[in-house]
Amino acid sequence: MEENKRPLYIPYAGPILLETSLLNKGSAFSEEERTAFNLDGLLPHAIETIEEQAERAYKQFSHFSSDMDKHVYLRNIQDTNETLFYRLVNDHITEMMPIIYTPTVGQACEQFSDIYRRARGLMLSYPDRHRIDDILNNSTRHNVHIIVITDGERILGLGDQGIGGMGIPIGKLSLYTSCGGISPAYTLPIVLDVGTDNPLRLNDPMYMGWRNKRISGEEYDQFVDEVISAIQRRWPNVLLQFEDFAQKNAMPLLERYKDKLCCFNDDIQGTAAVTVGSLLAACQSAGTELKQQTIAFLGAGSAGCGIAEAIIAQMVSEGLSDEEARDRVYMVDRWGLLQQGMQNLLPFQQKLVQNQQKTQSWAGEDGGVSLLEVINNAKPSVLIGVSGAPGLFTEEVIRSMHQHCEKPIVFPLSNPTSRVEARPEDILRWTDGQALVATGSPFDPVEIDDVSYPIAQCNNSYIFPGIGLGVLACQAERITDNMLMASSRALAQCSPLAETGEGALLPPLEEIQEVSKKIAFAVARAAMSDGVAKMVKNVDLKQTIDAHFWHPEYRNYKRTSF
Ligand SMILES: O=C([O-])CC(=O)C(=O)O
Ligand SMILES: [Mg+2]
Repeated sequence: MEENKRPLYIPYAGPILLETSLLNKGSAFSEEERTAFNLDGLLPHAIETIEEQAERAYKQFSHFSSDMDKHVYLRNIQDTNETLFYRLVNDHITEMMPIIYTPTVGQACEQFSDIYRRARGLMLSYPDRHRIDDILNNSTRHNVHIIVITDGERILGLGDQGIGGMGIPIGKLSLYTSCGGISPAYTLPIVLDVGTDNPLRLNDPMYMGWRNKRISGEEYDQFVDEVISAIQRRWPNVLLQFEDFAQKNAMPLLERYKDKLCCFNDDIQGTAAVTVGSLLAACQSAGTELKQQTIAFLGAGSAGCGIAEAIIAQMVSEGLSDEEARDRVYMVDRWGLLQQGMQNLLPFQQKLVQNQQKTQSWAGEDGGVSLLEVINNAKPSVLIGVSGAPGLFTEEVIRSMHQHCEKPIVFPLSNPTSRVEARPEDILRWTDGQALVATGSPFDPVEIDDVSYPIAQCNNSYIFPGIGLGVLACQAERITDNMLMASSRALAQCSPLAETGEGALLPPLEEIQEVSKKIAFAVARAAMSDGVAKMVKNVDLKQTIDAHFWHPEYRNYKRTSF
């Protein structure tokens, strides 16, 4: 806060200052500033406060009826006046998060070229591969601490969106700022434009990306390598978040870079951390432990397997052996239950197969074991959906689960809303209100017989802003498994249901900044005990986190001498 009160010395004036989104204050420039920065006559007479500006902006926002129009409107404010944008979003976080983030951001990626207005972030296209250093040098942000990078190949559950994938890094970084207090000046979204295999994009005359099939194999690996080396040269201490890469690349990229730089994959590790945190809260509220649960997954991709491994690690920390923990986790994908001897499993899937001796009598006529057969035989107490395929938690699946388990925990996590495995109201109806439901996209509370059931949004947005804040506060050089586990436990401690026995499984979004600070604290402590933090031990960590937390308030400007 103190930081915010000091004047800022800036070298721009006139229209350029009004066009610089990080510095623009619009009608809030004071009389002295208008004179000092040659703004007289460029702005309406009235000098407004940020509250007055936010009131007008909210009225304009409210006049739009479609979520896409609202998204375009907010993005425009973000591109012209970032301070006002974050003030507005922070004041209306529950209403606006679904507009700047999931689910609307999915549509914004699909329609990226139709709604395009202004440049934001960096677009690194394959034909420019020999000029990556120059391009990074063109960034309008110089002091970058957090980058979210995607190649647009697996955008939420919507598949390949090519350059349109840029909507995701922009949206994620908006949450780093509004939920995690990271100054927008420190953030940079990057899209790797390596072509697209989506015919809808390739054949769209409006498409703004490199109109080419995706590159792959060695060409792709080499390109990513060149980009990451250039990022390391330009910003050696940056936190790099991999986002929405296709399965074939997500895990290999993480494996390749996790010990070389400060990075994580949000879809694998962020989703895992929020899911484990939510499960810990659910167990705590029921007076049990995670190690007592039996868990079935629909979706055995890198996200599902990432969550499964984090659950296993937690069960082991609660006292199970690795083998006992793995025995309790059932991974089902489109070919059925992952079992020993199955062909074509990826390395991370092989570690999660079930023993065939146990499961051979469960098999259906085709020899495979379906989700329903897993439900009826393994009798799971937890069901997690990360399949990207809507509707697969059928009435029969949920009712069968409920037959074996009085209070099932059901998390249909696929995003956006159109991809959800089952709608919360259906799950609650099929289980007579007994299920504990959390989803990846936001859902309104479900009303059944005058009882209101809040639906927690088990989305990585509860985790990554706090991780970023913690990493910056303690100057972490790596992201370790202990840091991720610490984030899950810190989140569970913020659960109203776990702490009080009633209310929602996860805290309301209005409290997300406080939640992020608690997560940041736990993450930084874990980084320090793992020896990956540069911060010296006797510095007050809470104070450092508070000092790093950026608030959307205008600062006083003074002119530098040129
Ligand atoms: O962005 C979200 O809402 C969650 C996420 O990372 C994904 O689905 O890829
Ligand atoms: Mg993602």
